Amino acid sequence: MTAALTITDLSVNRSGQAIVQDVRASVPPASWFGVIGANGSGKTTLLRAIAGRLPIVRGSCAVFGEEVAQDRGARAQVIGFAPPIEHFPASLRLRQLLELAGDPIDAQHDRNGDLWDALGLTELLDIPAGECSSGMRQRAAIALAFAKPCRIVILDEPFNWLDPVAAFDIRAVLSRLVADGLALITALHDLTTLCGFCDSGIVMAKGRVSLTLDTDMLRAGRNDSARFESDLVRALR
Ligand SMILES: Nc1ncnc2c1ncn2[C@@H]1O[C@H](COP(=O)(O)OP(=O)(O)OP(=O)(O)O)[C@@H](O)[C@H]1O
Repeated sequence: MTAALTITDLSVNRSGQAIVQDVRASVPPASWFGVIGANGSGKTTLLRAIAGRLPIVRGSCAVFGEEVAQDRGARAQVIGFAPPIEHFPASLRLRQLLELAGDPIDAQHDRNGDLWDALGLTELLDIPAGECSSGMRQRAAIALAFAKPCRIVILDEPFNWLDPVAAFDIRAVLSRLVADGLALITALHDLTTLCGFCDSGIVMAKGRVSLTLDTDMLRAGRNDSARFESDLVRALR
């Protein structure tokens, strides 16, 4: 089966400095891929580069077999991405942000009904972004990643700022979308989601992959979470 995403020896610079180096990973369709790592280890930089928001300086990036490492526009076109909530234009209502990012609002609602319900999005649509709480903006950011139909979606720490009920419901919907074929890539700081929901992943340290997590390791983590946590914390130090 062709992977949804394959990155090989991928490197990304910020301000001329090497921030992400030689990362390799492969994400099959219908799977949830977790990226975990210390603060400042390069997770956001890696995800933004894959999503076409930053250039890739070296290495390969193939989306369903098509090489797009040197085509940021192509990556941004085919990969859904949740924008950072601190960059939302304050005066725009969430409805306007969603329409700027993708399909007409009714089409988005029809396509993403379960997700919108879990996000409680309908009640938020007419609120200007500048008047939203962080959690409300985070809900909109997740919806923005699904504003157009994409078979690969990247969410950077999607459960930050969400209340426990919203996080529970949204995780369940995301898991169903993955079962239906979505390749979902998320940066995470929470090990419960990592071993409870992800099929594979990587641990990053100082811009590099320090550990590759396969399905067996994550399944074992579900059965013995204390041991998984101590092994992972060792890899993260
Ligand atoms: N615009 C920039 N110019 C230079 N360095 C940057 C820039 N943005 C980020 N960095 C540096 O890149 C490194 C990786 O940052 P990044 O945001 O990718 O980390 P992260 O793993 O997502 O961290 P966190 O868990 O805190 O969100 C950090 O050392 C950071 O200071």
